[in-house]
Order: sequence, then structure tokens, then C-alpha cells
Amino acid sequence: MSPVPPGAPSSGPAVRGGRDGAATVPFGARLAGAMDEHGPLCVGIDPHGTLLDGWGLADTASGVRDFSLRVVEALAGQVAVVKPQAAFYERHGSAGLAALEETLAAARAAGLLTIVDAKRGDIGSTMSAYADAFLRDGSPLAGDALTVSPYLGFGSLRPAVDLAAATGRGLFVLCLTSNPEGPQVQHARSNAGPGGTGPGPSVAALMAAHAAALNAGAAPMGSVGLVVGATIGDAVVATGVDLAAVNGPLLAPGVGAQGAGEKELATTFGAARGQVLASSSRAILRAGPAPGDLRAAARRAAGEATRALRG
Ligand SMILES: O=C(O)c1cc(=O)[nH]c(=O)n1[C@@H]1O[C@H](COP(=O)(O)O)[C@@H](O)[C@H]1O
Repeated sequence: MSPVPPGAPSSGPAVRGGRDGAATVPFGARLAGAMDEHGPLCVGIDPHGTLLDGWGLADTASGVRDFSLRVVEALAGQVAVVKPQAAFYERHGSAGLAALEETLAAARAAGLLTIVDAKRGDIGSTMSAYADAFLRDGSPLAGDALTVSPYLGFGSLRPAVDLAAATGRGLFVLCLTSNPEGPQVQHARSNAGPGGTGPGPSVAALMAAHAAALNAGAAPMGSVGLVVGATIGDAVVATGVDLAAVNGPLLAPGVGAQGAGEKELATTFGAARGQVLASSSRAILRAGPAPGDLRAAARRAAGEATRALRG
């Protein structure tokens, strides 16, 4: 069965796109179904210039479009989620954005869930314009979920939280990112401890607690996920982030090109392993352009993720 699309009625036949006044099926439920069916793997679509070159494509908007559509076609029905990285489309201007729109439409038509990796975050009034662009029914840049940055304060994300909830979409909030610079901000202690004095929880733990509050009571899981890199070692323990309490999906980039593998996936997330969606881009995309080679690379990565997270 294909994942249920946003806007589909919660019972009866799945209808893709648009709301009809019926309750929407929340992203968390749709993602849980897709992960059960295809395994806990997201393939990032990151059309780097070097990859385009390796595939015999020009580093142009048209090359990015061809690359992305080939990935979607090869992986349809094979993986739970694809995650186009907006930066690689934006670098080609308006034609690049048109390629992103086409990629999202093709993935939707192929029954793949999409996370638009745009890492947006701004003051609330501007955040509501970002939400409109990436989370509104009918917007050409809307996927099933969006990556967002809470580092202007979690509350600044409110417009995105509200629109995602209203349209059955999801968010992935940066919590413990895969890059080595992340700890400077994410491991820092907030200044309000329980009694109002002394070091409070880590910034990452605060962000996770906000997500947990939004997901409370949702089943099988909520739609406000966190980004927790597979490369972070013991940072979950060091920062006191309570991943099991989040009750939402955990997007785990860093698999493959950034060095994380089966062992890291198995050891980083503790009791929350079942909520993890492992994510890999270059390590899979390098296997292309032959569709069979891409599929084989995705199958291998999905097998590793399944053993590590669901074994
Ligand atoms: O939100 C993300 O996906 C993300 C968060 C993070 O902490 N680290 C991270 O690498 N990413 C994204 O995941 C992708 C990783 O690509 P590869 O290193 O090629 O697998 C890139 O698009 C990154 O922007």
C-alpha cells in the first residue's frame, strides 16, 4: 500500500492532495506506515555539481531536474521517503526552483513521501510566509514535511507548527545536528534552571521538550520530528535530550558520506531507535545513474538501517 497523502480523508479511499473538509491523516501516521512498509530509510536528493558530472549531466537547472527525476523514478516504491535539499536547486535561481517543484510533484505522483530540506527559521511574521511556501495545500514547493531551525527560539516556529498541523504535514526541528560545529549552540546550557538560578537544561534538550509537548498523546507518533545526526556519538546522553519522550520521528542524517553506519545507528538513539528515519544522500547517489545500481544502493542502506534500528 502506498503512503497516505496529505489531505487524504482519515477513512475511505486515499485521495491525493487538497483538503475536502474531512480530517487529514497526520504526517506522523503516514510516515510510520511508510517506514513499516519500506524500512526506516530516507534518500536525500542532493544534486551536487560533482555528482551531476559523474552522471554525465551539466551543472545547470536542467541537469538538476534530470538528475532528480531519475532518482525519483528509480526509487519509487523502494524507499519510504526522499528529501530534496533546497540549496542545490536554489543555486540555479528560478529555473532551479522550478526543478524542485517538478521533483516534488513527481515524488508525490510516485507515492514517495517528501521532506523538503530547506532548514527555514525566522521571526514569526516571516516564518508564516515560509510556512505558506512549504506547508500550504496547493503550494508548488510544499512536500509532506519541512526541516526548520528553532534557533530564533522555538516559539518563532509557531506559524509552521500550526499550518503543518492543519494540513497533515510534518516538521523536522534541528536538535543535535550532524556537523562538528553544532555543539557550540546545541550543547550550551540555558540560564534558567528549575529554581531560576544556575545552569538549566541544554539548548537541545529544551528544543526536544518543546517537540514532545506538541506530540503528546499522538499515535502511532506525532508529526513534529527532530533532526538528530547519526554522527553525534554520545551527545544524546551528554545533553540530557530525552528522545523517547519526543513521541515523534527522528531524522538521522550523516549516514554514509559523513561516516555513520550501522553501528552508529544502533548505538546513538537508545530506546528511541524505533522512531529513527536514517538519511543518506551522496553515498547512495554516487551509485547512479543506472536505476538498478541506485536501487541496489538504496536496498543495501535500507537493510543496514533496518538491522540497526529494528533488529
Ligand atoms: O536536515 C538535514 O537533513 C541535515 C541535518 C544535519 O544535521 N546534517 C545533515 O547533513 N543534513 C542534511 O543531510 C544531507 C546529508 O548529505 P550526505 O552527507 O551526502 O548524506 C545534506 O542535505 C545535509 O544538509
